[in-house]
Amino acid sequence: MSVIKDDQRGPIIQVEGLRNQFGSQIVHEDLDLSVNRGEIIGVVGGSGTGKTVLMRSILGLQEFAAGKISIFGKPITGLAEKEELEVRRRFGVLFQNGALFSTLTVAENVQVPLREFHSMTTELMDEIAGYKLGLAGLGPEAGPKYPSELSGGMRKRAALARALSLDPRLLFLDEPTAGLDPIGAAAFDHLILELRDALGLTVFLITHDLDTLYTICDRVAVLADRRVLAAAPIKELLEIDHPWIQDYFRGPRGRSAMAGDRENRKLAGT
Ligand SMILES: Nc1ncnc2c1ncn2[C@@H]1O[C@H](COP(=O)(O)OP(=O)(O)OP(=O)(O)O)[C@@H](O)[C@H]1O
Repeated sequence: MSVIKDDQRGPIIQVEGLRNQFGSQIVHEDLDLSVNRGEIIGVVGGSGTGKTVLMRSILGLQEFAAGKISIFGKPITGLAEKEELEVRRRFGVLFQNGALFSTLTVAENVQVPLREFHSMTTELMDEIAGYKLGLAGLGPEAGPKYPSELSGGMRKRAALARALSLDPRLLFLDEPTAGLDPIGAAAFDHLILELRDALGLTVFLITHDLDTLYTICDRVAVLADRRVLAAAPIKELLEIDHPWIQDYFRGPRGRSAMAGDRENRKLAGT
């Protein structure tokens, strides 16, 4: 029987009083964040504000100096091994550079988490890999290819297929549209939205892409001054009188994204 109950109410991720420090550099101080079940939450902030460190802390990859992080209502520190494995297999993670294994085919990459957590026949694994690649918008011809044989956009999709391999409830995406052209980025955004709706995912999404924030995020968490300054729909963030928020969302790129101009940039090919 599962030790993690997924039908409970309340936030799916709860971060309270988080402190992260490297030597004398304090990255997070008293940082709080709640992520609600089924939402797509965007995480933004200037370079070096600790977006990736926050994600790594939630994933249990980064030991933190103080605070408490709970996922599915369970604190992530001090879990018994069985519980920790069960929490981990409910995450799907797409790291910033995709992080596919270059010596494995795309299908084998998708099968890596399956091999880690399950024992199943090769036929079944091939079937699952094909299905997950399909979910990520790749055809069966992608399976036998090596990552180096794919375009940047296809590599992102392959990495997404791998992140989906264990049927996660919670998907973490670090800069998923970085390096994609505007058409590829818009298509990827659309895919995330579709998958959230079809699979009932909760999505934690680090991005600098204002179009993504406007198009698919239910709320946006702003990291500044070592904490989450606010986590709210963009319309509410626009009311906050903080220089970074005002510059970011009301600057030229913010205004363009607000007007839905990605379509125009797509047409112009920029
Ligand atoms: N393992 C580490 N050792 C020392 N310092 C680190 C380590 N990991 C992160 N940092 C520092 O913590 C700060 C936050 O890093 P992080 O990668 O989370 O920033 P970010 O907000 O994701 O930035 P970007 O938008 O540029 O990707 C940076 O100053 C970084 O140098």
